[in-house]
Amino acid sequence: MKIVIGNDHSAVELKNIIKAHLEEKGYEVMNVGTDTSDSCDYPVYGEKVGRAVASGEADLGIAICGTGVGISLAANKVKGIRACVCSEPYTAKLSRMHNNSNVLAFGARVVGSELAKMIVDEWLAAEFEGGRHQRRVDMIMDIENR
Ligand SMILES: O=C[C@H](O)[C@H](O)[C@H](O)COP(=O)(O)O
Repeated sequence: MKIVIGNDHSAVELKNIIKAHLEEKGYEVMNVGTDTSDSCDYPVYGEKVGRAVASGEADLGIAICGTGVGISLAANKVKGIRACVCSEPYTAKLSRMHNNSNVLAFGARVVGSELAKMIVDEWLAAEFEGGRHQRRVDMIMDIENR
């Protein structure tokens, strides 16, 4: 499975920790984030993550900024993207099981690296349940066509 990861200047260190964590687990990781602490603009990286997932170049995406909010808002502007900010593992897991999230976002200024790893692990281990949740996800995606 290929995972795209993107970040702004606030999250370079956490991005590298998560990237190494994923590679240790055997995932292929595509880095589209900044690699310097020079101030930059998170919409650029949220869009890059979103486009990589929406095009199928990556299976899933991870987006990290200071809070996870700005970069997730940008990713969600790409058609087909369901990005969610998760600061703990339960929400991350349910965002896959019920909402079929395809981009996980969190904040480097909010969560520590060990919690971030747990969030990522729970998210990746969870599977979409379909059924009544499929109907609701379809309703969300229909909004993009109106
Ligand atoms: O939602 C936005 C993110 O948290 C950004 O990482 C944050 O706004 C960047 O702030 P600053 O430019 O003060 O580092």
